[in-house]
Amino acid sequence: MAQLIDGKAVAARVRAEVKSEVARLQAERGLIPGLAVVRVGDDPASQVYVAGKKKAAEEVGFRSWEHHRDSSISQDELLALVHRLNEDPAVHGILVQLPLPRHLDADAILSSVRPEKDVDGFHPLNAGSLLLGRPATRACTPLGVMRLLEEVGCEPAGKNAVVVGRSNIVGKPMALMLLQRNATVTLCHSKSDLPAEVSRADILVVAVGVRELIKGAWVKPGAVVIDVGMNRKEDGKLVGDVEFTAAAERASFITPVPGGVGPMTIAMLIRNTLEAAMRGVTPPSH
Ligand SMILES: NC(=O)C1=CN([C@@H]2O[C@H](COP(=O)(O)OP(=O)(O)OC[C@H]3O[C@@H](n4cnc5c(N)ncnc54)[C@H](OP(=O)(O)O)[C@@H]3O)[C@@H](O)[C@H]2O)C=CC1
Ligand SMILES: Nc1nc(=O)c2c([nH]1)NC[C@@H]1CN(c3ccc(C(=O)N[C@@H](CCC(=O)O)C(=O)O)cc3)C=[N+]21
Repeated sequence: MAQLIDGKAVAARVRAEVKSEVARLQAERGLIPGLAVVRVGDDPASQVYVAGKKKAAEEVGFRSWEHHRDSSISQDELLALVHRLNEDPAVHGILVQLPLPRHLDADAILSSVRPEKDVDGFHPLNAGSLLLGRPATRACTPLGVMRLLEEVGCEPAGKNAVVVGRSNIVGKPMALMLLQRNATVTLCHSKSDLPAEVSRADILVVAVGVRELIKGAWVKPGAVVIDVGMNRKEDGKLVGDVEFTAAAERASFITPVPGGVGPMTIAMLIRNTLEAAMRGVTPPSH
């Protein structure tokens, strides 16, 4: 029977570390980290996540702002908002909540955030730096997963790590971070033979968004299973992408949903914002 990985508890510890750093920064340098979150439209899930981010930011002593805009906002208006936040010295981190309405060009918006303020790690410069193995802001969800692996003493070097899902925000950066730590990485997607690939995984990270896609019977005995998926059932409860009960019978460690990766994503966002504030911001080039 697997041991549960308590992401909620680890996340609380990360936030507590940040909170004491914030107190020190304020006392020594008079500096208060600031996080600006941009939310467009009325997606109920986004509303919940953004509220969670704001609450965490305030709890650790950051300044935080939520800029909520109607879904009818134009590309130019949204770019102008990001530009204003780019220029605002009180703002050290900017997060544009995804998904954006279809009429907006999300790539162009994410690319318009100053890389130094891109606490999501989604700017091409930060994403590219991960690919090249250079220091840069890393995407929060995979960063949180790496921290959870560390917490349970799971050393990726030499292990078979299988990542299911190849999105730019989770799957791809996850595969790169595991590769950087010398795992042998397989990145799966909708054309992969999942039962065959999953059954070889010593470390399995699943980020698809299909309820209980990964069957417990596919899990290699002793594997560490990280479930990033978040799917809402008809009764309103959240479930992951992994058949939890059956997988827990074979895994050595497994994350629950909720209470696993989700809280870590927010904790890493908070840490990325602290780091952005500590680095400071170079003045605009014009
Ligand atoms: N806990 C957290 O902090 C976070 C949770 N999430 C959750 O993680 C999940 C994934 O999110 P995100 O990465 O944005 O997802 P995307 O929708 O962007 O990508 C989904 C990926 O899953 C693959 N996929 C879809 N169906 C299958 C299938 N049947 N078999 C194998 N692969 C499949 C797709 O493959 P292909 O490329 O071939 O189409 C794609 O690569 C969602 O449930 C989301 O809510 C996301 C971010 C943070
Ligand atoms: N620019 C941007 N950055 C993101 O980081 C980003 C985003 N857009 N869009 C959506 C996804 C999703 N995401 C989550 C954050 C917290 C939880 C979380 O805290 N989950 C709780 C449960 C919350 C609940 O009960 O609904 C848990 O798993 O325990 C989940 C998912 C960040 N995302």
